Amino acid sequence: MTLNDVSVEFAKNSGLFDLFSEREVVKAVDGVSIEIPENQVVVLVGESGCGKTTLGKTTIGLQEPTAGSVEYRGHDIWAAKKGKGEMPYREIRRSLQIIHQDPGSSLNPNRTVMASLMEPLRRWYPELDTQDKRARILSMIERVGMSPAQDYADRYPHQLSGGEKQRVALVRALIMNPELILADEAISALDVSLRVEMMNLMIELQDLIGTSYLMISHDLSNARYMAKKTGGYIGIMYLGEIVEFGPASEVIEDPSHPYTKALKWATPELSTFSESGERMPIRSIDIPDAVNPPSGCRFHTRCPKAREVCTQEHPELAVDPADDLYQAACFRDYEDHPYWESSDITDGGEEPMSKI
Ligand SMILES: Nc1ncnc2c1ncn2[C@@H]1O[C@H](COP(=O)(O)OP(=O)(O)OP(=O)(O)O)[C@@H](O)[C@H]1O
Repeated sequence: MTLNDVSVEFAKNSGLFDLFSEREVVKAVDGVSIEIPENQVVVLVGESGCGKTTLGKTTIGLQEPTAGSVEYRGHDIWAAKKGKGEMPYREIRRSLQIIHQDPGSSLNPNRTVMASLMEPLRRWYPELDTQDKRARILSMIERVGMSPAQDYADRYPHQLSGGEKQRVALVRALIMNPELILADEAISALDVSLRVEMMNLMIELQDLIGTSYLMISHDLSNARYMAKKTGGYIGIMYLGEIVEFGPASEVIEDPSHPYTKALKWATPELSTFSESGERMPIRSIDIPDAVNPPSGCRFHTRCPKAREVCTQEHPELAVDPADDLYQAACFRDYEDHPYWESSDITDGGEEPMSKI
């Protein structure tokens, strides 16, 4: 999957005032270009409202970009959806699947697990006979550790635990033989002890099916687990942009962007900051309004390293895995940049931790 300079805007509903004023626009995603290689894992991380879900939905064709293009194997998926491409949209749709945060939402409460899983197979693989479909479903149920499979297949959703429902949601996505699965906070609702189990299962089945995952998480330690174990990538999002992208070893062990450092600091399992006398690597905990994002670098209002130039110029992300290049969208990643001559705007840098 390839995203070329993708932006998604939403008109913000401000009620009665809409009649009298111009509608405000939220740029939920702003100029994102990424590549999700085949059989690979990319995890998007960022604070609430930074655009992770919008970017995820845009990647799998559930949200139309307002600018830029999304390509599946070189085919523009929106051209295909509108019947203008060479590849039938049906094939693209089947190849791009989703697992929601709430597994219950993809299961009909009045149908057994088997009936719920039969439905998509009937729709997308009509050539398979009923016996083949049943066999395929039962073998996948077994594979996700729900045994005896027939017993689970005959159950209704209310007879399953949260973890089991999420496994069924994973089976539902995997039986389609997809190229990419969007896992949007798919493990957040599970008990901590079950999260690692679910991630391990996803990884194991990835090898079996040969699918890619675009995983969305607000938790940097889960992102690290998934990306490190699979040799995948982490993308850090801030106010609609990806500000850092690379393998877990680059992004988590040795972050470049001040925002990634702040996220790491805020993640207890990863934080290497000591309690005493340390200053927190962020100037403000308030997220700016997405309707009127700050000029220049969007993080400059919170960045402890911000200088005058950051308020005026917009830093670009530079990524080229083929060249092992992962430059964050931060002027500090460039040795030779006017940033280094620019004046400090932070009044001495970070806030003391005691002020949080
Ligand atoms: N359908 C919509 N209509 C209007 N605004 C929207 C719509 N969907 C998302 N937004 C806005 O776009 C921005 C990004 O939202 P999005 O849900 O993609 O963020 P997120 O990072 O996934 O957040 P969270 O982690 O809370 O789910 C937010 O400001 C949100 O209010």
